Amino acid sequence: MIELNHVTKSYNGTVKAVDDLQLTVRQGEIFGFLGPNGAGKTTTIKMITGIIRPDGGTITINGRNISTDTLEAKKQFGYVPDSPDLFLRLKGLEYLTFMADMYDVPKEVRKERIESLAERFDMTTALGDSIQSYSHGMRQKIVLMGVLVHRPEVWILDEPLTGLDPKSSFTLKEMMREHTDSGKTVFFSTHVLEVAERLCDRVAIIVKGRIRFCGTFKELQEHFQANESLEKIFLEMTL
Ligand SMILES: Nc1ncnc2c1ncn2[C@@H]1O[C@H](COP(=O)(O)OP(=O)(O)OP(=O)(O)O)[C@@H](O)[C@H]1O
Repeated sequence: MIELNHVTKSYNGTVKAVDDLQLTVRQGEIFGFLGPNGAGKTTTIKMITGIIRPDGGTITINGRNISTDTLEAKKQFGYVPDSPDLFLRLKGLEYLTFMADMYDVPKEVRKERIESLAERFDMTTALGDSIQSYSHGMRQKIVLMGVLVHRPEVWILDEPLTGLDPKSSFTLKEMMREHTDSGKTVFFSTHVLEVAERLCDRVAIIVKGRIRFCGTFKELQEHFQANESLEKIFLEMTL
């Protein structure tokens, strides 16, 4: 569960990138975070994950405050950034072992976890190669696997499907559903409305730092004129 209470952030003390944000992402749901370019999605995600500090307000993950109980809060989630920095000289397997070490994944289970993730993401043979030689999509997959290897309760994913091939994208969506079916939480940002519509239990739409809508797609449709396409609703909302 992720809770944001009156969260505000401005850069250079001028324009508010995030303005008085109230948001609750519940256990057992896939929650989509939508909004046009520059709306404040990445800023919000960076505050949730403790990379930047809000100017005001509080953020908790499974009840742990990211500002005051940082280490415990960080143990609750796994985060995949939109453009991750990677240890390019490491081989895929070395990177996953490093991540497993960082998060105290017991030695008895990590081999099986790595093998199973590699199989699901078609990365088994690539694990022996250096990350430098990976394509963009493969780099995304290794970051994702590095996060999933420690089995975090809350997944926070910034544009996770961009760059993945159809099979990997399908696998990730399937894994998101399995994760929430077991009562855990998935929070992700996306520009792809169709994906959000098909995948998310609820969404929030952020525009110029403020939440314009939060709820199910059915509620979104009811909120606006019935039968309007999601794309049209989104464009009208974000103008
Ligand atoms: N480091 C920074 N310094 C100054 N302004 C910033 C910084 N990072 C973001 N901003 C500004 O804050 C606002 C929100 O940006 P943010 O990256 O959070 O949006 P976003 O919704 O993730 O956009 P996109 O969909 O394009 O990734 C924008 O006006 C952006 O220019």
